[in-house]
Amino acid sequence: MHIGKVSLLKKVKVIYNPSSGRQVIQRRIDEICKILLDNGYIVGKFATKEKNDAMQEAIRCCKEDWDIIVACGGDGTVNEVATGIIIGGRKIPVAILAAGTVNDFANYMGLPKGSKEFCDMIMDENTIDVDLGKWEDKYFVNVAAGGFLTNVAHQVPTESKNALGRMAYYLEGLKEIPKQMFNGINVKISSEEYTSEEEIFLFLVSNSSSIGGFKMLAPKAQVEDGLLDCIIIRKSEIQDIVSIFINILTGEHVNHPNVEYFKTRKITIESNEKVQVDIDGEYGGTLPATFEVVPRSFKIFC
Ligand SMILES: Nc1ncnc2c1ncn2[C@@H]1O[C@H](COP(=O)(O)OP(=O)(O)OP(=O)(O)O)[C@@H](O)[C@H]1O
Repeated sequence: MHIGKVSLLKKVKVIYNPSSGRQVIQRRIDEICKILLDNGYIVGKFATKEKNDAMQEAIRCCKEDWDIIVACGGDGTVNEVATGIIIGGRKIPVAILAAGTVNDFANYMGLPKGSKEFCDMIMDENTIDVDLGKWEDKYFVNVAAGGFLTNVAHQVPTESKNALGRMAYYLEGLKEIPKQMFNGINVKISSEEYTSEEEIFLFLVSNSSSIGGFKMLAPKAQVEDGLLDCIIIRKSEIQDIVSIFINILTGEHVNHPNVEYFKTRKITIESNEKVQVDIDGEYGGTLPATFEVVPRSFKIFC
């Protein structure tokens, strides 16, 4: 890991999604702002109201003289802040406070959640430059996915997430299993490392190893290797699918003959069918898609 130092950082903009996770973040944000103010930082707060607010605010931060952004929400909020910083064109370091329902990226990075530990992380000024994934003008910090159950994340209503947290995803997933269990997708996959035309069940193009709350889904993924980890699960008999899904818990699923696992800089996936693509838990569009890595383009505190 290459850890850098940032010096004389003083103006902090806290961008938070008040609807993310189970809406317990307001008090934590107040605590964090107080600690930062007590330590000489200038603090501004911005609450998002709807899609793209976090992105627009991050773009504004790049144009103004903000030194640090605190991104508080789930993977979707972190995604918007990262996208805004890329568009804004100034690599402002970001401190990620996980407050969403799943928070795959923050969990993978092992980022602190307690107010004091979180502020210590900012004041220690250790940062790391991580990769982002890109699809046309869209970016992802964690994962782009299509196929079996990948639509669940963007289908669960905010009210259910607030009431049930992660359980909302499990319930939606259970509802969808019988509908999707036998749906294969015919795709054409093109990359330097793997090319095929086949019927698949699911594809994942990932930056970190943690996807949908499963910590080992892309077991060899590293966020600073300049590569995206691809997992293709072919259409399989039910007993194979069960075996693959059981082994996801340990990362052994990638050794199953119906699973293809490789790293790449760029991959194109096409289909004649209408296949939705999920980007960091939000709806991103439909295939065809070319995903590529933008190495070390996002600076975060760690
Ligand atoms: N005030 C708001 N009320 C409702 N929805 C909002 C608000 N602000 C932002 N959003 C929506 O929430 C999305 C991001 O959600 P986020 O990922 O932060 O939380 P989550 O879905 O609870 O967490 P996770 O992605 O970890 O499951 C944004 O893309 C936007 O569409």
